[in-house]
Amino acid sequence: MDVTAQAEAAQGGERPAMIRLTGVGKTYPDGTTAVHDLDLAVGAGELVVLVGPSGCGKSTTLKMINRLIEPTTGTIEIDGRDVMSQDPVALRREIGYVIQQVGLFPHQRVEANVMTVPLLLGESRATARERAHELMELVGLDVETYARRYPHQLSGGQRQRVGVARALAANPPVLLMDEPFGAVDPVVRVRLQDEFLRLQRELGKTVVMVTHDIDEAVRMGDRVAVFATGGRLAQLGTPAELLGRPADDFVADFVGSTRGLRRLAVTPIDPALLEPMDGVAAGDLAAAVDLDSSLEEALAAMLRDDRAVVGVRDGARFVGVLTPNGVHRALRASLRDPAEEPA
Ligand SMILES: Nc1ncnc2c1ncn2[C@@H]1O[C@H](COP(=O)(O)OP(=O)(O)OP(=O)(O)O)[C@@H](O)[C@H]1O
Repeated sequence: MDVTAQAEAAQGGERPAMIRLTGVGKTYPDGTTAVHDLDLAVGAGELVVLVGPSGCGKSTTLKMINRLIEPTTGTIEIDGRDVMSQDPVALRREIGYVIQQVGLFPHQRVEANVMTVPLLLGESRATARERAHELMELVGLDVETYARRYPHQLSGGQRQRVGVARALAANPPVLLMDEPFGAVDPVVRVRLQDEFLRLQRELGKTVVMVTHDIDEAVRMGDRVAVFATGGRLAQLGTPAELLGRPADDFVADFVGSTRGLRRLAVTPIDPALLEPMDGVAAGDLAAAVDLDSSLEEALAAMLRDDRAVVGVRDGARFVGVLTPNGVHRALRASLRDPAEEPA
């Protein structure tokens, strides 16, 4: 499979590439090839998730972007500039970095932890403090309650939030996140994922995130890169493409046998495929869902109300109905190549 062509096609020229890896490889001195001939372009404002089994080169890839690790082959550009030609310290100020163990300074209060980077950048203490408080609120940490606490006085989820706040403190255009939600229980994890997505809609950072959890990958990613052992990119695509059209047996196996179900969650309702309201009595409708809901939410509403039809609303107005058959058609249509559409 020609991954480069796939990457460029998926890029679609919609957004200029903010991060571009070309032919990037990393072989460690002991001969281990962690990453092999990787081409990957991440658009400005895009969130790309790197996912794959343990040891497939995800973290190595991330660390090559901010030069914590130097590639053995290929080039990495950020905003058109080769990272190898930049001062690593200056480069890392442009790139927020969030890691699983958070890496907070244990003897500094939350506020001081978040203020570190603005102070390094030469802000006054007052401005840095103000910025730290803004960021704490942004990630959902009450300043009154938490600013004066030390990291050990926080829950795992709260520590992760401080880590995200600190990474955002220099307002970097690029954010690298290595298993950012890995250290918390599944319920907190989903909440942090949702909150990060909300934040991302507001901030529009260019994000590369590493996880080994395919559910997290398809939930979070605009596109997902599946790595196979040996640092080989097995597939790069939208969550819907990955689940609906895995490139090979490895990817099919990795995304799991329930991928058919999971596609429902990543496929939006297609307004073009709704059926008209005519002839459907309001009493036959399951509770309506909004037009921007996923197929999963629509199907869940049908099953919950034990009806084979759900109303779809755009604001206060009903725009049509969806049936199980319509859900199936929408799933199929979501994978159709636009070039194959009848004129
Ligand atoms: N300093 C090193 N020297 C030799 N081999 C290394 C070194 N660092 C990592 N590796 C190897 O490179 C490969 C890729 O490691 P990497 O940490 O990038 O994987 P990963 O996909 O992030 O794994 P995980 O999900 O387990 O964190 C692994 O086989 C690992 O053992």
